[in-house]
Amino acid sequence: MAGGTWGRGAHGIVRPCRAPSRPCLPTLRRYLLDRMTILTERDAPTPDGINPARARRVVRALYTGPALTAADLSAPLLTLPDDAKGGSALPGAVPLAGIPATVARWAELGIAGVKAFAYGHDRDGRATGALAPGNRMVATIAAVKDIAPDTAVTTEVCGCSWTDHGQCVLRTDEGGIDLDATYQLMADMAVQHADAGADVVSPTAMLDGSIRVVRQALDAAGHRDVGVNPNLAIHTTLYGPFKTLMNTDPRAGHRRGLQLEPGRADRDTITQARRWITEGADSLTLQPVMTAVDVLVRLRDDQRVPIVAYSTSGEWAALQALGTSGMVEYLTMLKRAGADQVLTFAAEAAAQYLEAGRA
Ligand SMILES: NCc1[nH]cc(CCC(=O)O)c1CC(=O)O
Ligand SMILES: [Zn+2]
Repeated sequence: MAGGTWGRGAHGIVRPCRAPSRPCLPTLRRYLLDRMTILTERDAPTPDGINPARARRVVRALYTGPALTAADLSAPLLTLPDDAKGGSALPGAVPLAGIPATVARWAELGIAGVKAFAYGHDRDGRATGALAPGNRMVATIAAVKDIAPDTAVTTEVCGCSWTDHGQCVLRTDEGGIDLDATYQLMADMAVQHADAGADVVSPTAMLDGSIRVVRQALDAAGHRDVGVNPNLAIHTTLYGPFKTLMNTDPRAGHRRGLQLEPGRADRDTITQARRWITEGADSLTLQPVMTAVDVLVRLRDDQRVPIVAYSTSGEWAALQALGTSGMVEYLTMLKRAGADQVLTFAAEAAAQYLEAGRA
């Protein structure tokens, strides 16, 4: 440091810049920063390798972060046709008759909520079955509330289980999106679900403007206290097992125009989330999460509303190799990354594991 710029001498003494008796401002600033660093961080390993913040069990417990609990978990509930063959490909996929036993087990374990999906019937171009009185979704909501009134019920509001073409939206004769009809379908489904006892409705069609319409319809029907939780659905193959089981894969084409592009999801998810908050969303769901933890963290940074992280069917299939303990580590990571609630097909297995650990 020719000419004496800044820095500490061999014995930790401030070397002056120019005038030997008076250190210049940068010298002093650097010196003070150095001292502060020394006071707040260890800059070398301890000679014995012991970190007192971790060495004793009681101190580890003192400083631990929030642990995953069953109350952090929700389970997808997929109601299948009555004649569905046993041994379903996904946990929580049961015919109507299987709901009481399934949901009672989950409630007993402390699982906080279910997200209800129904295998569509009477599928046609207008999604007639979606609004049929007492349809499979209405029956599902009633069955859950009957056996477990304190289990939060979120319902999917989307056309794809109910249209014969498998698209989430209704179409015009020319094959475009019939916007008004789709808004009306989503609004009517939401009110129907709320009337049946749903606590939250979760539109999945990703149609701009639809969240405002759904919120207004719920308010007008006297359901001010029913939540609207739009999906932020990133295009992925990790919906595969769900789509196969529920027969919701579009017969032609894909959903790309209505889902978030993976390569842009870090930015577009934030834009979409902000729009939906403006339209009246009070919470959000992000799906999938295994391949979008970066998006989850960014969304958490940007938003203060509750965020549900939906670990989708393809994730569940892929993550089987982790075993339950590894799965619990994964779900814990999602909580740490910012999820207020984790929706997972592994909810029951994880809750059992957590309960066994407490005993
Ligand atoms: N809109 C329907 C819907 N709702 C949830 C999923 C995927 C859920 C899962 O994989 O667990 C899908 C599939 C899709 O739209 O492509
Ligand atoms: Zn859909």
